[in-house]
Amino acid sequence: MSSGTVFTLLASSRNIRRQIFLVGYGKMMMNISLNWQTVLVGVCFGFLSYYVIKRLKYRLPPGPPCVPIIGNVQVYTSRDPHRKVFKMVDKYGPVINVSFGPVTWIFLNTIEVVNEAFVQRAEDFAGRYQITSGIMFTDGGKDIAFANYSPMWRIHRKIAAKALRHYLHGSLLEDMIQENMSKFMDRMVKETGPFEPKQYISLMVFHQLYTVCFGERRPPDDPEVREFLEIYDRFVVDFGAGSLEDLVPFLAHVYETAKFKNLVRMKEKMFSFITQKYNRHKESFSPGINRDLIDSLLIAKHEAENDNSEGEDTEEFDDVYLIQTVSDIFFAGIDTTKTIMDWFVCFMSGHPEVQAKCREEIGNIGSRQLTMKDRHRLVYNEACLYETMRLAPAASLGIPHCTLCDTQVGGYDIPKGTVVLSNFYAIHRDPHHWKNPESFDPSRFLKKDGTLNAKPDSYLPFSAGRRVCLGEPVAKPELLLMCATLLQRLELCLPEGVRPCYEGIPLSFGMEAPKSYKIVVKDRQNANC
Ligand code: HEM
Repeated sequence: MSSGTVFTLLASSRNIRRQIFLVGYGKMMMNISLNWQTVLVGVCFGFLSYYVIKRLKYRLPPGPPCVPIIGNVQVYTSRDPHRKVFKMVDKYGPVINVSFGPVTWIFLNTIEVVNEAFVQRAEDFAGRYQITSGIMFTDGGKDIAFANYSPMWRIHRKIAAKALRHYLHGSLLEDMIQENMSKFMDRMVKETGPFEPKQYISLMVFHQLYTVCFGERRPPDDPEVREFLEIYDRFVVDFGAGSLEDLVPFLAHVYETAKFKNLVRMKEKMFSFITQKYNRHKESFSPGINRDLIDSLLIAKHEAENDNSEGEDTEEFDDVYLIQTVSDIFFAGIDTTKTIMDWFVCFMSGHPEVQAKCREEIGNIGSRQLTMKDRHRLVYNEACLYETMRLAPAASLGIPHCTLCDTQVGGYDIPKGTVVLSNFYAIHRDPHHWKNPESFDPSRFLKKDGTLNAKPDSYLPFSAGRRVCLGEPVAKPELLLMCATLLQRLELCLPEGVRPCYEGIPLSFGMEAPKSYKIVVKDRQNANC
């Protein structure tokens, strides 16, 4: 209530006692409103002092001008911050400071500064920025991707890496790829006109990871898989958009927004599903038999417990950690793999001459099922995959890191607790390292002797250092086999008269898929089409 309202009330009142009451009440209200104003001014002053002291104490990287507290709204509310920041590199250099509200975010835009931070000063930059919805989703940081750097995280990551190695050993993955892809390619060849390949790719990848994790092979329309996929898709969109609780963390303890409550409900549904599968595996587990990734995890955990030569404390490592790993693999694997496949099909249908070269290479192997052992004979196919990941990194900004101590990069100070992102979109287009960076040219990944140049200078689709993608050793051969298996059977063409388009649409923070496009396919297995 404002003081004006109180005076109006006073003037119209005939009752003196009531007047006295109102004066008292008005004063009290004025005091309250004054207190709120004081608090507000105090908070603003606090932030400003913090802002000024930080500027004076540290030599922070440059960045676009911003309003204190509010920050660079045009960057953090945009759906393509990787592009926006890339455009700033000429003006501000490779290390750019962008304010997300009152929080400082540092973008690293060249391979040189990313290597300095993530590899040379690996431990300083190995933390993760903690947000409320992330903490909720990971049962308080019991996963790998969002957990902060800690001894428990190290054990967790080591066991998961071992499990992936167990999984890659043998022919589990290649058999499953062939079986799974055939189901969906059989459907694609039945399309009589131009169609969007997105839906098929999405189902293909989801079923693939479903089988990787749970060992179950399900028909394409299986209702259980569909239900899980629907919840997953809704969760990814809502989680990616962020919630108020992430901006104002204490809110989650006082009052939960409807959006956050819904996120919690979806998380519980997904986790009760994964937990059920996990428990069934545990009941039927036998260390000598490896049916899928859950078995691989159980084997790796047993080994870690039996052979604890480094004296690590594995006692607190309970089932929740392993269930969280399964969830990590699902979440980290699906959208990245799906997006890369989508771009691969988009580039291949727009470049028939490149596609023909891939098919020629596959043809030299024959029409039998492709296996991991064929990798060295699929060099041109792999170069196409690498070029796809260069132009369209599945996670252009990776997952935000957080500094664990005061440190430096590119000659600037980076205070403890700063959010740091590597901009792979910028690194993969750096004109100092890439000629005609915007053109699709797989030959840039081939050496003079025709072998694959797997580690070019400015190329990091899986990041580097302590938090490098855990799935890289699986994702690369898996994607190669998936893409080559697709081209072995299908010729991917644009509908007649349609020109290629390689424009992206932002999905979530730093992620882009190709704009909606249609293709027609020719079945090479039954070459009568
Ligand atoms: C084309 C496919 C993929 C790409 C391009 C990709 C890329 C990335 C990137 C850029 C990061 C962030 C690294 C950082 O914070 O510096 C990451 C993290 C991660 N990825 Fe992948 N990824 C892919 C597939 C996969 C798959 C299939 C799995 C699971 C088997 C996986 C599991 C993870 C995990 C667990 C992390 C978190 C690592 C940590 O924080 O220690 N990724 N990935």
